[in-house]
Amino acid sequence: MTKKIQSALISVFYKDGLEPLVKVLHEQGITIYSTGGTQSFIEKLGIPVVPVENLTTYPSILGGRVKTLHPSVFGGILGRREVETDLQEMKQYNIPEIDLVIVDLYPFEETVASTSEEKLIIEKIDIGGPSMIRGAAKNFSHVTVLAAKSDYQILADMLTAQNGTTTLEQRRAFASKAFQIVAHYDVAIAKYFNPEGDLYFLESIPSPKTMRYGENPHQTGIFYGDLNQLFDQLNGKELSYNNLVDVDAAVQLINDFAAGETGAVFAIIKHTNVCGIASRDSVKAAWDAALAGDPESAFGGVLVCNKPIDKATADAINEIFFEVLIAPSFNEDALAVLKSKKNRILLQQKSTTNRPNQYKSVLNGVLAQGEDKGNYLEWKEVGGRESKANEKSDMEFANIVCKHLKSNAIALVKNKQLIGKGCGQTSRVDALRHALEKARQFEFDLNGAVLASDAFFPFNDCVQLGHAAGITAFIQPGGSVRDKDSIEYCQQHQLVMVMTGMRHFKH
Ligand SMILES: NC(=O)c1ncn([C@@H]2O[C@H](COP(=O)(O)O)[C@@H](O)[C@H]2O)c1NC=O
Repeated sequence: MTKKIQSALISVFYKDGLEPLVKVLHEQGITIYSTGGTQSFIEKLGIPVVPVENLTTYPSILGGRVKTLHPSVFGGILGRREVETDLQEMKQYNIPEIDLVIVDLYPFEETVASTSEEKLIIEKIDIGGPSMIRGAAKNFSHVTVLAAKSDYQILADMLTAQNGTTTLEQRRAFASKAFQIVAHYDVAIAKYFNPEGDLYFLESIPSPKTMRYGENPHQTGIFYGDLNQLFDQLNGKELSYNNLVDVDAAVQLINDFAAGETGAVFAIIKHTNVCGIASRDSVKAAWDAALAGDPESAFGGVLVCNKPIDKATADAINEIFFEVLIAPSFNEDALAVLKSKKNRILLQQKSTTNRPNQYKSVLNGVLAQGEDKGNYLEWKEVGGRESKANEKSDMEFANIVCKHLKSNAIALVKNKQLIGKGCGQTSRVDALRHALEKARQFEFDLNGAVLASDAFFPFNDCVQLGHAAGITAFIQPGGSVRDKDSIEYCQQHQLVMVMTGMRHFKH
């Protein structure tokens, strides 16, 4: 049903962007009602406006907490134009019909982000605004509701093109959006009061991005998030679902090196696992060493570095096919080289702030957990001797790498270079066998290498196998009832063993 708009109630916090729409309303001969600040703004444009107080017969009271909350306003919004008794009551109580409601809510989220003063935050919980939006959206059969500034121009164009009318379909679409806006607003308020969300799963992330497909082409995919807050994309196609999953893994890994590592760290990620990583004095040397760790797996990977990419590194990387490269910055001449392939995704990382919680959908619900923060709780040397300086730094390095591999995971490191890894295995010994096989495949000398395990050793089989291959130091969380089997083995064979007290499963 097409409906000619004859009256509008406008109450907006931010007035910018409103002028062109108000002018169109005026041109269409629409009566405009408005609240204090909005009323002054419209008056300054030289457009006639009726103060909402004329309807309520009350001034704005309680510091603005009550200004539109009145039957004359809500009756005009909610009255069913096709219900005879509603019309009679509206006439009896002198309630004019309101055909269009335009509201921009108090900026609650913005206020929470800018202050911790609870009094100020509470005052930015809009009550009248959401009520008017909900009322108008409920009565979409007759009333048009606008709750997003981004829709001002859309409505202005619509009214101009349609001679001041909206269709039922258009009003329903505006109502649908309005309910989502109010829902988002309420989630933000509820999360402020209960950040842990222990009563309900509360998340509302606007601006969904529909992806070409999900993990596979026959699956749908949507990303709810805003990549622009984290990266500047300097080159390449749109990130795919799988790219995003790997970029997340890459960023989490490199963030863990932010505190301890002074050198350049380069990592290559495949299917969320790191297949090559090294720390060196120069970015180019770190890249060479990361790639050498497993040149076969590197193909098509996601690359991440903690330092700016220079030309020498760009020339070297240019040789291989990769999907994404993430770095804090790129030198001009390096960019010129890397941009030679138009699909290559280059991301300049501008923020390391990810969501504090991690979510996973399981069965008919969602699992939520906090970040896996920190790398070890303690550094307890319990082996046959103390670690040497190079063993210690390699163990620290290996422990972080292992944390970012799918369980069961084993990482073998020598001279701050990953030389073998086993991950996603159903047995820890298999993970180690796989790691040793990889190291041998690329002809690494395992003598003096260190081994990190993401979980404790229930038997001494891993230390035995590692020892036989030449490994001299082991780092693991400890905590097995049979810890002593592995400890005794290390003590008997003058091997280093460090217990961290911190397990890092990744399922
Ligand atoms: N309490 C009320 O009756 C009420 N009615 C409208 N508002 C809000 O007041 C703001 C506009 O106020 P003004 O036009 O005075 O600048 C809008 O953000 C609107 O959502 C209200 N404010 C808060 O609840």
